[in-house]
Amino acid sequence: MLSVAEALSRILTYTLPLPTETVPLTQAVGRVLREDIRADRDFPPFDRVTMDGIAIRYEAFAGGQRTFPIIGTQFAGQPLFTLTTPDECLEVMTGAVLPDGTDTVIRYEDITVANGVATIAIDEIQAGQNVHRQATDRQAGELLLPAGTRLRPTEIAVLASVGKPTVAVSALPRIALISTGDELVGVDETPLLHQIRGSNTYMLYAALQTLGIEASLNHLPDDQAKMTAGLATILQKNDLLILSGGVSAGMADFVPGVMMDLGVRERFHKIAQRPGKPLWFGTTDAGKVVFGLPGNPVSTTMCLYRYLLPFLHASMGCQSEYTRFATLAEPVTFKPALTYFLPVKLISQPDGSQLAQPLPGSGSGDYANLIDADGFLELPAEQSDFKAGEVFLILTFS
Ligand SMILES: Nc1nc2c(c(=O)[nH]1)N[C@H]1C(S)=C(S)[C@@H](COP(=O)(O)OP(=O)(O)OC[C@H]3O[C@@H](n4cnc5c(N)ncnc54)[C@H](O)[C@@H]3O)O[C@H]1N2
Ligand code: MOO
Ligand SMILES: [Mg+2]
Repeated sequence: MLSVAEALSRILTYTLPLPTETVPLTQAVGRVLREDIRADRDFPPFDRVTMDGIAIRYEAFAGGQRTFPIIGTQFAGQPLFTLTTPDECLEVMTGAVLPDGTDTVIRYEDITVANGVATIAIDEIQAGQNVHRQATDRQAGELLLPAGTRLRPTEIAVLASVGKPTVAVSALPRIALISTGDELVGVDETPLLHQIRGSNTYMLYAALQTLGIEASLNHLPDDQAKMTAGLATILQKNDLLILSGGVSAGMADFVPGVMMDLGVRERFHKIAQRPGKPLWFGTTDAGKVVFGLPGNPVSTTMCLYRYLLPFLHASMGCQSEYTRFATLAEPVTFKPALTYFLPVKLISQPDGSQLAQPLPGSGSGDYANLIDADGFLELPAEQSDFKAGEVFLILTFS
């Protein structure tokens, strides 16, 4: 059976070729940049005052002068003033340009002002203090955000400051989420004894929203003909289909067969992992992609974080962020030759490490267990006894 790494690398050979589109900055969070962003000016663009107080020439202070007549005020947003006589000073406000002829700012807390004269009340000041010098952070023309950057609120601030009311990002794939199963009823319905409310597609929908994607929500019954007809239409209108359920060994697990009938070629079925073993993956000759996620909710969640999100990140042109580690808090034994994705709670330690407290729960149907969990610890297939203190990759829920 395919290993986790082999399965992912096979999936990543079928990434969606997404075009570039331009979106308003206010809608760009979560999206992936498709242009390089350079500094249009120095950061900061001028010597910026960082404290409210007075600006002087340090030379005068070094020469023993302590009282300075105030000849004016440099507010933030005012054009540059010039101090022509070094034995005088200007009041300056945080965010203002440092007046020409001055080089050092002293806080109001460290001076007294009487009759238009400032007296320095402290003995020590540093030349250049309380000034954020032009170009100390970044220089004009410097690359700030390379194409491929996923935009977080912090990057949105940078884009605003360099004058990008719109920004080129990866277009989003058209995605259909499809639950399957006759036991499922809607969120707004009251289930009978033998029924449950479907939850997987809502979980997936929420995960896609964090990438800016609005997927469609669909449901198909456990009926081969109806499933074939329904999926044929959905396949026409979408780039990516994400199904939940119907991929295992049951008499109503029609997904692999229906996909074959619709011309979707199986690229693999089943991975040596728990949960999520029956994951089905296929593509069409036209480049459409289908994930048949196992229906058990913990399996669906695990496959989302380990395969689906990396696939979407790669399609949009950015790196996945799966490089975090955590330390197993207690010994765990898992004999099968499968990668075990163990639900864990993360506990931050005073030394900065993260302890992963196992929360095995009652199997892949126990989605309530994930309420207490922060992610899955990935325990390798070739090992059976995992000791407390060993470090493993962690897939965190976000
Ligand atoms: N004989 C075997 N039986 C099973 C095997 C196997 O290898 N041999 N694999 C087991 C594993 S592992 C898993 S995982 C499940 C996968 O099942 P399916 O993908 O076929 O999914 P279903 O049978 O449709 O449903 C399984 C389970 O999940 C619930 N479900 C389905 N969809 C949703 C949804 N949208 N929201 C919430 N819950 C959902 C469904 O009610 C079932 O309880 O198969 C094992 N069996
Ligand atoms: O391996 Mo299945 O995904 O546990 O229930
Ligand atoms: Mg089944």
